[in-house]
Amino acid sequence: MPSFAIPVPDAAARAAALERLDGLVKPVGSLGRLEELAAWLSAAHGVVPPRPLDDVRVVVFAGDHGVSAQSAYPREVTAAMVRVFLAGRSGVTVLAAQVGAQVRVADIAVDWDAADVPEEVTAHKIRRGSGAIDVEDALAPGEALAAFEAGRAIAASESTADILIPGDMGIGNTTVCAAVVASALGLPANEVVGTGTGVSGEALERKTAVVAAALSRRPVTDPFDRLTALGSACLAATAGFLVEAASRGIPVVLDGIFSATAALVARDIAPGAEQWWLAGHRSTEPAQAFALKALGLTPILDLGFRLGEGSGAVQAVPTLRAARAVIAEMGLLADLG
Ligand SMILES: O=C(O)c1ccc[n+]([C@@H]2O[C@H](COP(=O)([O-])O)[C@@H](O)[C@H]2O)c1
Ligand SMILES: Cc1cc2nc[nH]c2cc1C
Repeated sequence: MPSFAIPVPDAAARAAALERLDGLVKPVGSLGRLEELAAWLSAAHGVVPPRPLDDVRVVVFAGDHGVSAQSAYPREVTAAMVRVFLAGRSGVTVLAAQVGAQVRVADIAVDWDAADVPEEVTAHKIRRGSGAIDVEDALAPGEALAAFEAGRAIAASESTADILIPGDMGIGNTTVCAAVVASALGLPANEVVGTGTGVSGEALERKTAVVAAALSRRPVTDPFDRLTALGSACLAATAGFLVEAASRGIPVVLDGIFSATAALVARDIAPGAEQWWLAGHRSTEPAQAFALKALGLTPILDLGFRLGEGSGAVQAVPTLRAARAVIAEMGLLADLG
């Protein structure tokens, strides 16, 4: 397994930020979580106040999953949505435009003939779809590492960003995430499986049975083997993206179930990387809650989002900018006289 040197956020800058926050013209602690975020950003940037968060970039990792039948929507939506991202008409592109964030889509494993999309979209393609995890491995030997390296290369190419956001598009990916989180945390299928795009009743029971079958199919030995057995090329690429961002000290805002699951695996590959990640929002998926708890991350927003694509993380960006503005611009109690 590759090893990574993960830098440590600046404890002295954090302490200086906390001291400054206590001295601002407000009762101590009265801006609640915003104060904690201001201190987090100060530690990440190693300076008080932290730098402006002007350059925010979303990378949507798109791919198909062998368990797509467990979704409320057909598999073909994944490919169709790639065109919607490129046309700027997706949920995340519309929300990103509101906060001045850029959106890039990377076809890691979409099951289509992508002949007419720009080369930059497919430059990091690993395969078409991933295996059906209840009956076979998601990935062939070597593919988890190749996808992980693709995600690292993508983060490296976006490394001038002030904030990176991993987005996801993949019909069936909540089934894969449930299996990976259950495997990593030793949980039973029925505790981690959620409604995804909107399955209920017998369909939800079938989805739970698929996750249970995947978990009992074979043991896993390490995080890359977990990605191979139960994950997908997109999940491995997102994990690589998160590790590379952390190794460069670039703050990341995680989104919903997919990026939280990738983060759980990425933390196992590169312990300490989680210090560079914030949880943008709480999704409705139980596996996201389990993963964030295990990572020690508390969501910034709770708006009932379950779209994925990076949408919830993008929606948290104004809150982070507000945290920075408070510590940069508020007056000091000491100046009141
Ligand atoms: O991020 C979330 O919490 C989330 C919850 C439910 C669904 N999604 C999105 O919907 C797709 C996966 O849902 P499903 O039902 O097809 O497994 C995938 O494209 C995700 O981006 C995302
Ligand atoms: C239309 C649609 C858009 C999505 N975006 C992320 N997951 C999605 C699933 C569907 C079905």
